[in-house]
Amino acid sequence: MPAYKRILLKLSGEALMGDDAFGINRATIVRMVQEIREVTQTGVEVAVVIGGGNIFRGVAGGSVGMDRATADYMGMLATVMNSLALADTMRQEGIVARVMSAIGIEQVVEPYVRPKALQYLEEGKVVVFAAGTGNPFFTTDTAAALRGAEIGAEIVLKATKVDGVYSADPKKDPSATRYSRISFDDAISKNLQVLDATAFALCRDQKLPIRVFSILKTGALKRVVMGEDEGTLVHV
Ligand SMILES: Nc1ncnc2c1ncn2[C@@H]1O[C@H](COP(=O)(O)OP(=O)(O)OP(=O)(O)O)[C@@H](O)[C@H]1O
Ligand SMILES: O=c1ccn([C@@H]2O[C@H](COP(=O)(O)O)[C@@H](O)[C@H]2O)c(=O)[nH]1
Repeated sequence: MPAYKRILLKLSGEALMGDDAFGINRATIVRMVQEIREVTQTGVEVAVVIGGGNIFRGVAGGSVGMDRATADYMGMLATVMNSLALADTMRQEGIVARVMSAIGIEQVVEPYVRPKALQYLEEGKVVVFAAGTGNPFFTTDTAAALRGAEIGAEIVLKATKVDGVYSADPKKDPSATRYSRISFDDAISKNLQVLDATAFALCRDQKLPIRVFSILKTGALKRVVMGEDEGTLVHV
């Protein structure tokens, strides 16, 4: 029996690159979608937010002199591209998906309308929320927290390149140790950068737990959905 009825899955944009230098690696996106399909087959309602780090990050644009808000809009458009690729791969793998954008771009995808998103979820469709929150100076982690709260998800699952929350960035500090559980207050006070502070604070205030786990580990998503102890649980 799955542990949840409805989940918000935050997929790493960067992980989509696979072993490539940027962009979308075909084998990687197919593997991710197949893992999502296994979860939908358990009857869990799945909404997805995907990042844009494989294509563009606003902070990177801002750091080379671009207007930060303009750079952030480019980042949000990058997430639209990833969302389209994800939904198309879902179609090929037999999943019915709908992309909803926080930025008006109606010739390409439909706009985000909360009741419509809820209807799709109830119908068993996977909903992919594109363009983050629609606002610059935010991230797709915050979009995941926001949409997760809006749709009444029971948990936000952050599928990323590391297998949990560590005492420091494990990519920079090999002596960092992994928590199996950590409270929001501790994660925020220790300034752990695995998610941005806005996302942590929003989930804490809405009492919406987050589980951080590795998208690179085969079967991890299904294990998390089945309530197994995978990665790190961030709790109130
Ligand atoms: N304390 C920490 N514990 C775990 N990971 C950390 C920590 N501090 C920093 N990180 C880094 O955070 C990264 C995950 O967050 P990040 O938002 O950069 O990526 P993502 O969400 O996977 O990608 P994208 O933004 O493209 O969706 C990890 O790859 C890890 O290197
Ligand atoms: O609500 C949002 C979400 C994202 N952005 C911009 O997009 C990029 C890519 O998102 P990641 O979460 O970093 O993968 C982000 O760096 C921002 O520039 C945004 O402005 N608002």
